[in-house]
Amino acid sequence: MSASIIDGKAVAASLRARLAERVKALPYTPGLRVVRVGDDPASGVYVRNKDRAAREAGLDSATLQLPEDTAEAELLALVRQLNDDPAVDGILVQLPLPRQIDAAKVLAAIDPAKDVDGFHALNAGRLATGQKGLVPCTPKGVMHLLAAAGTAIAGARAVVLGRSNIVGKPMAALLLAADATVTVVHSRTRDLASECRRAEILVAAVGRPEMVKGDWIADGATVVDVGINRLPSGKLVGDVDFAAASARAAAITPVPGGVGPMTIACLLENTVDAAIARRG
Ligand SMILES: Nc1nc(=O)c2c([nH]1)NC[C@@H]1CN(c3ccc(C(=O)N[C@@H](CCC(=O)O)C(=O)O)cc3)C=[N+]21
Repeated sequence: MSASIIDGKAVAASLRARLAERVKALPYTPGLRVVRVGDDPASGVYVRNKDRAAREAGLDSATLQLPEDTAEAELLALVRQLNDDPAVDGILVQLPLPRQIDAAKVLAAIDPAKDVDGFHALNAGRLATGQKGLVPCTPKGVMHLLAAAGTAIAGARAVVLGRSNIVGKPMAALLLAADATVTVVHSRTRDLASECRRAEILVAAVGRPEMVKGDWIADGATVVDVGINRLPSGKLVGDVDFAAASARAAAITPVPGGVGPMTIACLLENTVDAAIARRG
């Protein structure tokens, strides 16, 4: 079998176009503020792509850049100021943060109604308990991609590789809410390969270049690769050996051009949803 490629760039573009229409119909302009402390390279491309996409969708978007040596108290004060600003609907603090700052404390300080990353414990708890709330952008984007690929989720065996708070855990919660049979596997799992081979839907989110080999993939599986890893050569690769996996999977996302663009489109979607929830 040769897999069909799930075009995240195209799915993201159509989601952004739908969002632009929703924004046009609003009597106000939803506001997004991204706070970046220092210049972690993982955040660079993301911040640039996101600002452009947000403006194209008609949002008022800006990145607030703080120096690497910013004190925790200063960042907390900025978050409170954004919480209190009625023109701001969405707040995103870029991770990772420098080590003098306790990220958990910063995430807890963000108004849950403006938490467009969905990382606040209140939104995580809502997702875990099936209540409405803001959902983390990357797993939300993966659900859009599965829908676009026509992958049946209810009753399917889904395996999530990775257990981070930002991807693995919310991914598992969303798949479970969509009635998949969900297994979460991780670095301490015995025989990762055979666990993955059971998956009809495999979501890889470990951040290790090409860790998932071709023979970890079941014939006919849908493979979603969340990893965005830059090799020393400068080449971007996912967590999955794409060429080998493509020979077995029915459908697979590429890197780049897969999940990454969806993360950005879902950030915009969360911002519009947050604005409408706050302002009507
Ligand atoms: N609070 C917070 N929320 C985040 O969502 C967050 C973060 N911090 N810190 C950094 C990571 C990284 N991230 C990316 C999102 C999209 C692409 C993306 O669009 N990638 C494109 C292009 C990549 C390229 O050309 O370099 C692609 O995969 O096709 C990349 C990286 C979000 N992050």
